[in-house]
Amino acid sequence: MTKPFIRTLNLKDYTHGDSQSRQAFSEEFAAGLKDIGFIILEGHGVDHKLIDKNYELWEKLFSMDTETKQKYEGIDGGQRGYTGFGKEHAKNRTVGDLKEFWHTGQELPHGHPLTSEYPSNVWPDEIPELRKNALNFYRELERVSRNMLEALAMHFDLRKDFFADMLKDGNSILRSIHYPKLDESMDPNAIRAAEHEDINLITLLVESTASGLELLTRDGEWMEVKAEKGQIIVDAGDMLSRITNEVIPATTHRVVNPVGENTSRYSMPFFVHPYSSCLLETIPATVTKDNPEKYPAITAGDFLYERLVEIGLIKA
Ligand SMILES: O=C(O)CCC(=O)C(=O)O
Ligand SMILES: [Fe+2]
Repeated sequence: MTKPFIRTLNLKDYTHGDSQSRQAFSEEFAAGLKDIGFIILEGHGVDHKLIDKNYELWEKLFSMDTETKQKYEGIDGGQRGYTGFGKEHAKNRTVGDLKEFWHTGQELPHGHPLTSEYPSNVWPDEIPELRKNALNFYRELERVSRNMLEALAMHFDLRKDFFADMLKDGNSILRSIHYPKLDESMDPNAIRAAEHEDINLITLLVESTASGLELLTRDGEWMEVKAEKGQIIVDAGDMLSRITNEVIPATTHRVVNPVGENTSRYSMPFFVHPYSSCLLETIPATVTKDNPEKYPAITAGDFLYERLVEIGLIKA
């Protein structure tokens, strides 16, 4: 058997290519998600200055003292604003991850009919520049996600906007994470991010500031996922797995503690979620005699709620 590998794809092949190169991009993307669960994306057009600026500002935020950060904690079960160190744990684990993070969600224009559906974003008074930069980054990642999901629709012979329509005014989340340096006060059984699958459709991860991300291959082996500057890592979550009847499985991954130099780590996963009332229904073409329908339909909002309880962010 050939050793599994992580494909590197160029989004321009889809956005600027002829129909042959668009089809090839779509097939390679789907094959990457099926074979190993992750692909690396180049040519996405997200300005590196915007990524650097976001890292600079989020680092500044996490360097504020705990008391200041706690002013922004506990908002809608951690769906917005700050979540303190050790609060989130992977499904089926009790020990918390060695991380603190901040959630930025969808920001709809004033008076939009869905404004009451989503909790409002929380912005720190101490860093006024953050709002504009985080929201610009969020919009750019939404744009890239839409392109990726269009390409995936092509693979399943669905209309172009089948998945992309789910993102319109969707509930995507930008999670800015700080994994502090390890120290003696930390639980020796805890790791930066214990093994888990993402809840959402797909996740986009611009390159982090240090290594540590690993995926679990279909053969049950841990494999490092490395991205160079300017690359975006893309993986599939449980919602995509559910509507594709597990033809595209959600891939287990984790972030391990540093072994060499004890450095802190920052990362910014963008979790692509549909709007809350969107019905997650199995795509008929993914149901076959050998792969009978596995899940009943559920709304994205109900599914998310179940999973937030499981990972400790919402108390049922
Ligand atoms: O920090 C990372 O590189 C990945 C984090 C992650 O997998 C998550 O927050 O779901
Ligand atoms: Fe994850």
